[in-house]
Amino acid sequence: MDWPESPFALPDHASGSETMADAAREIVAAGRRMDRLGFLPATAGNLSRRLSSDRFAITRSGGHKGFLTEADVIEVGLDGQAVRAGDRPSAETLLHCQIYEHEPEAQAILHGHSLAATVLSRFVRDTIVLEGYEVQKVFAGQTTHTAAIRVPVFDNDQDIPRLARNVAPLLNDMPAGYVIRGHGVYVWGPNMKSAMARMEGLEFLLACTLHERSLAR
Ligand SMILES: CSC[C@@H](O)[C@@H](O)C(=O)COP(=O)(O)O
Ligand SMILES: [Zn+2]
Repeated sequence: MDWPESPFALPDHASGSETMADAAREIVAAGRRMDRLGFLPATAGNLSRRLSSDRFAITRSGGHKGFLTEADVIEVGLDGQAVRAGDRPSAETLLHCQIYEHEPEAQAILHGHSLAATVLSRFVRDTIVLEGYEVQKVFAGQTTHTAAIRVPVFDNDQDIPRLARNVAPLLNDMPAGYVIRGHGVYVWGPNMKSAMARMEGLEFLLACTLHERSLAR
C-alpha cells in the first residue's frame, strides 16, 4: 500500500481493534511518507500502531524506515516484549509503551529525526514555544494562531527507561507531542492519519521557528 495522494484520504480506523496486517500496511505507508518529507535519515525513527488494549505493532530495530515491508513490523505487548521469540523491536519501544499506557486514545505513534527538531532543540532549555502560526490549529483543541503551544524538550539519553521517567510527569500536557534534544520528535493520534497530521504540523512549525531564529541573528 502506498500513502494516498492525501493522508486525509486514509480510512479512519479509530478503534483499538486493528488487525496486524492493516497495522503493518499503515506503518509501511507512513514510513514512506515520513521518509519523503525528510524525517527518517539513515536508520532513524520508529512507528507503531495499537492493535488492542495490550498489544501494538511496531517497527523492528534498525533498517531504513522509508523502505519498510510488512515483515519489518512486529507485534509487542505493552511491556515492550516481542510476542514472537527472536523478534527485536525498536530500541525505543518503551517510549511507545508509555504513550499507549498513558493515553488510551492513542492509536498510532510516530517518531522522526528531522533537521529542524534536531537542531532547534539544541538551542533551547526545556521548552519550544510555537506561537503566531495558523498551522497550530492542526493540534486538537487549538482554535487560533495567537495561542502559545508549549512543546517540552527532554535531554537525550541512551538509557530509555530513564528517558521515559523524565517524560512521565509532563505527559498530561502535550498538545503537540514532545522533542528529545538533538534527536527528534514523538507524536501520536487517535488514528494513523491524525498522528501524521500532527507530525507534519509540528515539523512545519519547528522548521518555521528555526528559520525565524536564523533570520533574527
Ligand atoms: C540512526 S540511530 C537512531 C536510533 O538510535 C534511534 O534513535 C531511532 O530512532 C531508531 O532506532 P530503532 O531501534 O531502529 O527504532
Ligand atoms: Zn530516534
